[in-house]
Amino acid sequence: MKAAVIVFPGSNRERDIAYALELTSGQKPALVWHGDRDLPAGTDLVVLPGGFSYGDYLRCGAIAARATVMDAVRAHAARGGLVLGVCNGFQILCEAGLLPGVLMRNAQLKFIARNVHLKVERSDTPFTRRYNAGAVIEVPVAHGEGNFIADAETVAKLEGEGRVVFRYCDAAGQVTAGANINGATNAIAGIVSENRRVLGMMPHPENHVDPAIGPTDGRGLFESLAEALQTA
Ligand SMILES: NC(=O)CC[C@H](N)C(=O)O
Repeated sequence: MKAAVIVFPGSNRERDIAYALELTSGQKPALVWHGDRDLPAGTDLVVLPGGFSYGDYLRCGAIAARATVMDAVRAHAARGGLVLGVCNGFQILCEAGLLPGVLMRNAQLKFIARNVHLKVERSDTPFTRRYNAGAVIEVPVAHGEGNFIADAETVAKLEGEGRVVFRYCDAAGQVTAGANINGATNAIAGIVSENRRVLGMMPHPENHVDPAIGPTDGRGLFESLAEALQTA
């Protein structure tokens, strides 16, 4: 695996993601600055980490989506390269048009930082092949703008094409209104692009990977990627 983690001014999860990638693939990712024009040669996975890029001004991810490096990220995606966006990274992918929809302020207008349960809806993606479809995992969220919204036609297309990969649920895997922590449409927590090579998700799997620190439910995502890129 040759991963590149993009760092914007205000990113704060790049080291967590780099740690998770190295722990599961044995290979250290490159950290790439937002002003760079090119990705390191041979990059097969681009990761947009969480944080507060450009201070969350305008709307989370809106300025980062226009950063210099994003032309190279778009070109990588257009070639069918893998792209993972977590939290602020998901927001950036939507603002950049690499994923549909937008992340609006949480329904209760409050920042939410806590563990949540997610239902893994699809295991037929390079990001989730190590999970069983229907599995319930526990990972943290930490966001103020995680409320996924898209027009009805786009939501129907996402659902119809099986592109909703993660949904907020309760501990038993039930998708209830109470479990939908931020009011997202259809409790959507993560989606993939049409070719299933670009994944955006609000929760942070990178923070639940190391048994020395705590739970490891997020590990499957990084192991899936390592396997998809044939290094695990
Ligand atoms: N942890 C994050 O990436 C937070 C994303 C963004 N700053 C928000 O509050 O929604």
